[in-house]
Amino acid sequence: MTLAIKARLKRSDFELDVDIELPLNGVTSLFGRSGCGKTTLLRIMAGLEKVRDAEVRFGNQIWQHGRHFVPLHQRQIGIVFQEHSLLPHLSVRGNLLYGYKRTPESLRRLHLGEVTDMLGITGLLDRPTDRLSGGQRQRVSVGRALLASPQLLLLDEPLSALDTQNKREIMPFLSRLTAESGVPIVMVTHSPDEVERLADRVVFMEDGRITSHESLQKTLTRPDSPLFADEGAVCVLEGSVQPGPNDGLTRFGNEHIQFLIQTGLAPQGKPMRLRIHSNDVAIARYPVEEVSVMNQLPVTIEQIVAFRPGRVLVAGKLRDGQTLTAEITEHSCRKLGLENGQHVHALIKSVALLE
Ligand SMILES: Nc1ncnc2c1ncn2[C@@H]1O[C@H](COP(=O)(O)OP(=O)(O)OP(=O)(O)O)[C@@H](O)[C@H]1O
Repeated sequence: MTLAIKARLKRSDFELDVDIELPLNGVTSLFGRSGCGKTTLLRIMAGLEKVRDAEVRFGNQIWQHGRHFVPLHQRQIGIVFQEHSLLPHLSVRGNLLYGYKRTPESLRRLHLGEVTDMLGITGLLDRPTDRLSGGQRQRVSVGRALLASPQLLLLDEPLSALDTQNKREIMPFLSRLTAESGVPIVMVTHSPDEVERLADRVVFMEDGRITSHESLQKTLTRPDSPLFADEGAVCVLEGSVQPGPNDGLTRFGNEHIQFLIQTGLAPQGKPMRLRIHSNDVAIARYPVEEVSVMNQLPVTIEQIVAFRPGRVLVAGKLRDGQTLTAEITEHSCRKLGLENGQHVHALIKSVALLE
């Protein structure tokens, strides 16, 4: 199933020209600088922006083609904007059920109990919406959109109005959303952190054009990834917290790879992501003994590419097929004689669990 969009739009100081077909599973991020056209593209998907001669198809449904135009309320789309748009005179329950009641019974796929559980808002049902934190309000907004049983959920910078604490609170719920609800998500963001936590694929935009669209894993292995512009190269590994040793540590990973991380960061068993800054990873030709670094994993070098002046990015395949990248100096790379296909050991100085 795909979402295909072909559209050209001219404003006084802005031109949009896109032609893209996106697979629709998991989370797709639209990423780019302010003003590059992310919201405009999202609005075209929703039917909020009616662009002449645009074409929009969702699976085998034609939403726009020639004179044929399906309005938003018939597209079965849920939308959550930057600022919550809850109805102030209704309680949380009233807001959640607003779209649900208006959805024909035959189309209802998600119900109140499962959505409130999924978003951790069951205890808030009788609260008025002006007595919620920013993060709670956004969770209710997502819940309200989901309860209309959308076939697609569009999120327009849903976290950007939240402070760090509220962001941290809502992230784990968002990251479980597609897996638990089964609804594909397209999310506008200009935060690399949100992409790394939530996205399965990324659409990069620049000046009204799509410069590339690729899986998150692919973009994390190319040195010119726009995600690296501010914070440097990172890699993201999938796994879950496993039962582990005591002494303040827990295991993260799967049956093939294991990291030691601090205990108490996350519940066991839930799929999670681990973010590792590539300059926190060193490479050794042989296993290193008597070293303070806790995590040392064998990798097979897949690619060595120039990164910043004097530095290279070494991408290595872990035993489970995921890719770990190390940013090292060209000098070390030469000295160690690193080359593709070589089996080496990655020493990881620090990791962050993305909740
Ligand atoms: N209703 C409008 N009328 C005229 N110009 C608009 C309108 N909405 C947006 N624009 C302009 O169109 C361009 C693209 O805007 P858009 O909101 O799609 O960008 P964006 O990438 O979502 O930005 P941001 O990250 O700041 O939300 C910008 O130059 C903006 O100023």
